[in-house]
Order: sequence, then C-alpha cells, then structure tokens
Amino acid sequence: MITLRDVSKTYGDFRVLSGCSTSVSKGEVVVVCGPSGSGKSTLIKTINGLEPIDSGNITVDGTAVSSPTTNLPLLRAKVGMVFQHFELFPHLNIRENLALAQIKVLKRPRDTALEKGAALLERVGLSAHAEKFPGQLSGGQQQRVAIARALAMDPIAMLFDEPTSALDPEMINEVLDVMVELARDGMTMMVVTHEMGFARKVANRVIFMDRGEIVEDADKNEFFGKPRSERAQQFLSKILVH
Ligand SMILES: Nc1ncnc2c1ncn2[C@@H]1O[C@H](COP(=O)(O)OP(=O)(O)OP(=O)(O)O)[C@@H](O)[C@H]1O
Repeated sequence: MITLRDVSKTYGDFRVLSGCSTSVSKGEVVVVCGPSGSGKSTLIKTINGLEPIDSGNITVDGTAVSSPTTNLPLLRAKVGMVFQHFELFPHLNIRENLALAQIKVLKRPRDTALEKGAALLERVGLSAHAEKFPGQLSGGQQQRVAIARALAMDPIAMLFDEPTSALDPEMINEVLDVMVELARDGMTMMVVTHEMGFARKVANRVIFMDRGEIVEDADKNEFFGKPRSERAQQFLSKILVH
C-alpha cells in the first residue's frame, strides 16, 4: 500500500534521509523509532508529500507521491496525518474542525460531513465537546479530535508523528488507547513514537532510524528480542522498555 524506494533528501549540505526503502502493507502497523534528529519525522512526512524528496520514489496505493500530476490534497485525505502539536483550526469549534476538509476536499454535503464528524467524535469519547474551541480542550482531548478529524476523510492509512510527545503524562494513555483500538480495527498505520509499550502491544514491525538511514526494519518480536545492529541495541537500552 505504501512503498518507499531509495528515498534521499538533503537540507543544504545536511543529508536528512539517505537511501530509505521500506513498504507497509494493508492492515500493517509499523512503528518508526530512533534517536532525536535521525530523520523519522521527515521520513513520515515524505509519504503524503509534506516534505519533498530529492531522489527515489514513493507510492501510496499505486499513486506516485511526487508526480506533478498527483492531486496532493486528495492524497493527503487518503493518508491521514496526526501531528505532535495537533494542528487543529483554533478559530473553529470542534464540530467545524471535523467537517471542514470533508466539505472542501471531498465535496461532501455539509449535513453528511457534520454527521460523520459527530459519529467519529463519539468514537473518541468526546461528543460532549462538539461546540467547544480547541483551546478549551486538554492536549489529550485535542489529539483525539485530531485523530477523529483525520478519520473523517475515510483514510486508507494513517501516519502519526510523535502523537503523544507534547502531552502531559496523564494524557498519553487516552490517546494511545484510541490508537490501539484503531490498530485492532485493522487500520494501516505508520507511527513515529518513543512509546515502546505501544510498539510491543500493536506493532507488526519496527523501523529503527539513525542518521537518516533505516538501520533496521524488523518484525516486532525480532526487534525487541534482540536488534541486530549495535546502534539499535544502544538506543533500546537507553529508553525505557515496558
Ligand atoms: N526544514 C529544515 N531545514 C534544515 N534542517 C532540518 C529541517 N527540518 C529538519 N531538519 C533537520 O533534519 C534532522 C532530522 O529531523 P527530523 O525532525 O526528521 O528528525 P526526528 O528523528 O524526527 O527527530 P525528533 O525525534 O527530535 O523529532 C534534524 O537534524 C533536523 O534539525
């Protein structure tokens, strides 16, 4: 469903991605981890064209991401993305946040979009907050809204870029619970996270990145059993593995 072949990218002299290749099949949950600055966020953002690449190619459901003929807004609707800092529209209430892209990008009638939004808000346990503005919600609640907003587009896959790293510790689980449920429902997911508990629970595979390279791309049990590379072993020993 998602394929990256030999993807490279530089910022000036700095090589942020170097020959990255991997693929994600339908229903697979892939966790991307690695030290800070290793290129994880950049990698995941190349998949929906938020970060252009210098060489290599990426396809999503058969569509080449960097082709000039690709309709990027539609591609981004198909591949939902959830960011570290939620990125909700601050001037719109939650109901409107959920409806906007459905109306603008998918051309859904307003009533259908509102109805779909309401159903998803219920799914993430936030029906009571539909009329509030993002600033009136906690970080965990805002992130759950952001997930619902992405799901409202009926994505074929979801990308998560450190979705819990801006949250207070007591809010992390409410977001992870929604993600676990999504994974168990069969959603194809690529998740940049340091939450190794989540990885152990629901990931199929773990990608370990270091200095812009995919150093390991392994079955979860293999990865946690004993990563092959020394760099991954060092990384794992530094972070808490629950
Ligand atoms: N727009 C940019 N211009 C120049 N350098 C950038 C830009 N965006 C990212 N970088 C650099 O590229 C490297 C990789 O960044 P990226 O955010 O992909 O890493 P990461 O592995 O997700 O890190 P973290 O876990 O800290 O978020 C970092 O060294 C960063 O400073």
